[in-house]
Amino acid sequence: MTPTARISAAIEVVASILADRRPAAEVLTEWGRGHRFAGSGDRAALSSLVYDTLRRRASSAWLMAEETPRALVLGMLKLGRGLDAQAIGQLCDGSRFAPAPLSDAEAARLGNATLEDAPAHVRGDYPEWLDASLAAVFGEGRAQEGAALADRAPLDLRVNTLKADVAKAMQQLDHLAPIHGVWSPLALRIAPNADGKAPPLTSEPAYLKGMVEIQDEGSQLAAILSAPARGAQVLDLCAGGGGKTLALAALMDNAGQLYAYDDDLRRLAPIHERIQRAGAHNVQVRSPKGKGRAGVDVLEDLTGRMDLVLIDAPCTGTGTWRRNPDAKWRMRPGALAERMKDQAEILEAAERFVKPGGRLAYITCSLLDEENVGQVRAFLDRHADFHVIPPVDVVLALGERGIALREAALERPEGLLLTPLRTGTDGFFVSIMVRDA
Ligand SMILES: C[S@@+](CC[C@H](N)C(=O)[O-])C[C@H]1O[C@@H](n2cnc3c(N)ncnc32)[C@H](O)[C@@H]1O
Repeated sequence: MTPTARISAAIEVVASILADRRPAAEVLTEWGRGHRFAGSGDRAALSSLVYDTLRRRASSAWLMAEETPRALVLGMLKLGRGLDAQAIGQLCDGSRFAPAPLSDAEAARLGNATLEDAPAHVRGDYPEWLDASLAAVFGEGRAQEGAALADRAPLDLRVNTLKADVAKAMQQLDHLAPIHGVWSPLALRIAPNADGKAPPLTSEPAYLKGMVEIQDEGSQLAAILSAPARGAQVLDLCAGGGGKTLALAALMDNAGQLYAYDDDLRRLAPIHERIQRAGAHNVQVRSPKGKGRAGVDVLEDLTGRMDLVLIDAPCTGTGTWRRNPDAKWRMRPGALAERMKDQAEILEAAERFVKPGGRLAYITCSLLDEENVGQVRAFLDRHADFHVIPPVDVVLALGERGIALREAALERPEGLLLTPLRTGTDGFFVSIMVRDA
């Protein structure tokens, strides 16, 4: 496919995503099936055009003064790809398979329009209904935070110290030119290619041997800041596919006991194979029986015994919009309300496991106070025997780098918020509470 044909295809795919409110991945797969002649390079280029358009949907619409699929793609070519009106005009030459030539109005917008007077939700490319919530957290900085969330994300790896050290993992992956993470001593970072695509890491021998895991540096930091001690009793209550579980097991150096639970059996399923690959021997998976919370209490014997309970709470995922650019436009206020209810319930369910003097780590990949400091405050109001460990002490788990992390992150009395703009990671909130001894 020519570059111009790819742009026509991107306009067609964006139209289908917006008209039918369908996930981008689904529409792109369907397009691939219907266009067998398109090679993998074409499909990668198309998917990056489409995702980049979704990243900058609001700002592109503002720039072009209309929200048609064509306007969104053209606006993105300027805002996301840095092409000028002339270069975009050359791509829209009206030839076979190319988009129609630019109208005078389009050429004028591409030449002269700016985002200077645009409201924050447009400059930050996020849904307008979230503006008040983001203003409460970031104030005037919300547009800049949103813009950083609209950028592409790198591929982050965590070196699994149960199988390798950083130097060895680096050496095994040197053909992918990994660089060290900024904060986590175990993080390696691989830049995406020009199409924003990461290399097929899961086929790499280093991955197959369990030497590295795919995990955003922010998620790695959340595990480190939870500071699971070697030999401790730890419950990972929302373990999902086991991203945090595996990081905790390695931090505990395979000593002590780590219990992994999730009330969704399907989400938990991949954890078994991942534990094997990682060589983690201190993990006991507790699968829900019956219907999750309402079924058999498979955690009963852990009551009052845990040194650390980690809640990686279900949340809106606003901190992961870089990886999920269409999710931000599909998110609805009802989803936020639902997640807040889940979070309060999980916090209530978790406290019974924390032994006197034990800790409760509350983590989300959300940026919103409603899901973060709001939940922590409400929990502390309900449970006078818990208090927050101040972030200044929490970051000690990271050694010297902790001081810089605290400066970079958004610090609240209840916890630390990492964001793409501040820490170059996905957005993560980490709060550590302790139960009176
Ligand atoms: C953010 S995800 C966890 C991701 C995982 N910890 C990781 O690092 O890969 C949140 C998880 O919470 C689970 N969950 C939701 N409600 C729950 C509940 N009441 N009890 C336990 N797990 C729950 C969901 O099934 C989901 O897997």
